[in-house]
Order: sequence, then structure tokens, then C-alpha cells
Amino acid sequence: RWTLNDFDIGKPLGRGKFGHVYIAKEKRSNHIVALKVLFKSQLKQSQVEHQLRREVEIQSHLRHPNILRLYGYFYDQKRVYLILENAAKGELYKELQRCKYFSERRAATYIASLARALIYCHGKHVIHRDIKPENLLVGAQGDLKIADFGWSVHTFNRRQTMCGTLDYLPPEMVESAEHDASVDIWSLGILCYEFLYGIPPFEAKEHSDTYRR
Ligand SMILES: Nc1ncnc2c1ncn2[C@@H]1O[C@H](COP(=O)(O)OP(=O)(O)O)[C@@H](O)[C@H]1O
Ligand SMILES: Nc1ccc(Oc2c(Cl)cccc2Cl)nc1
Repeated sequence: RWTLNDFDIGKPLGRGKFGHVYIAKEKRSNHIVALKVLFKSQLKQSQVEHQLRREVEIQSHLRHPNILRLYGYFYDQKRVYLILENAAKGELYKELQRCKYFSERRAATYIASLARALIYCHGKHVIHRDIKPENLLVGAQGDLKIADFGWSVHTFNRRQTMCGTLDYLPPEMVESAEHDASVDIWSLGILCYEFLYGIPPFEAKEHSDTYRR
């Protein structure tokens, strides 16, 4: 029921793997959103349509102050559009790069927000499975927003699919063993270390070295 005509499109907020993200204003409500534009051709080419459908299905049902809202989606001939909450202060990892590492107070505040968001997700049998600085955005009040549920699953149909970087994966996931919601708690611990030290604890050049560490 949404179409592109419902929005005034503003400046690009960033470039993702499958397209751009723009600031936009929904005309009737004057509500500012982030409009993520994905090219169907690239989704098909990378065979991520099922992942996108799962991301939309899961994220659209989650309502929590530290989880980025997904208000809806629509599509046209060539593109799929995701209507997302706008995270006014952008990516957390850019902030971490800028100040190298965070103070204990700041790290504790972020970890507490993420813990509350994960309690909420796990309460709904949703595992995120890809908690890392790149997937954390910052709202206008400096509040953390977990984004990118592309790797999340509803635990009634657990998946062994491997994810991106190994840095944040617990041993059971790296070994493609059975895994449950505790994988997110492992990643939270990795994040806590990285917030305080500026690098993840098991970082190494090769995957095999990260795995051994
Ligand atoms: N909801 C949002 N609010 C503000 N900026 C965003 C939002 N979503 C994405 N961005 C910006 O757009 C960039 C690319 O979007 P992203 O969803 O990360 O693409 P991908 O996941 O394909 O890499 C991000 O790095 C971020 O800078
Ligand atoms: N439920 C749902 C959510 C998102 C979604 O995106 C699309 C669309 Cl609209 C068209 C083609 C391919 C994909 Cl992946 N399709 C269904």
C-alpha cells in the first residue's frame, strides 16, 4: 500500500551492498524515515531474497527502543524499498573508530541497552546471530539501535547457515554445531571487550588463527 509517491526523498545516508539508503519524509505525516532501496536483480544474483523476507518479517514485528524499527516495505519493477526508522547519529562503529575505545561508563550504557534488546528478542524466540559494531546504529539521543536482522532466525527453525566475520561468532557456530540464543550473549561479550579496548579479543589475520584463539 506504500508507494514512492508517499515520500519526499532527501540526501543519501549511505551505500549498502544492494543499494542506497536515503533520508525521506512521508508526505502525509511529515514523519522522517530512512528509505533503503534494494535492487531486485542484485538480490536474485546473491540469492538473498529469502534472507530479506525473513529480515522484514522478523524486524517488522519487533517493538523495542533499542531495536531499529522497520515500518514496512514496498516494491516496483526493479527495486524493493524498506521503510526504516532513521538513526540520526549513524553508525556506532564510526564513533568507535573516531574515539579508539569507549569509557567504562559509555561501554556499560551501550551493553545494558543491548542486553535489554536481546532479552526482548530472545523472549520472542528471535536470535539476531550477527551482533557486531557495523550492525549498531545511534539515534538522535545517542541511544543504540540494533539493525540488520538479515541473519536473525526464529528459533523454531534453527539454521546452520554460516555468517560473515568470525570475530563475533561463538565456537559452536564456527563449528556449525547446534546453536541457540546464547550465541548473541557471546557476541555481547565480544562487543564489551571491543568497546573497552578498540579491537575484538580474538582478532587475527586468518580465520584459522581467530578460530584457534
Ligand atoms: N536506518 C538508518 N538510519 C540512518 N542511517 C542508515 C540507516 N540504515 C542504513 N544507514 C546508512 O546507510 C549505510 C548502508 O546501509 P546498510 O543497511 O548498512 O547496508 P548494508 O547492510 O547492505 O551494508 C549504513 O552504513 C549507514 O551509514
Ligand atoms: N514478505 C516479503 C518481504 C520482502 C520482500 O522483498 C522482495 C520483494 Cl517485495 C520482491 C522481490 C524480492 C523480494 Cl526479497 N518480499 C516479501
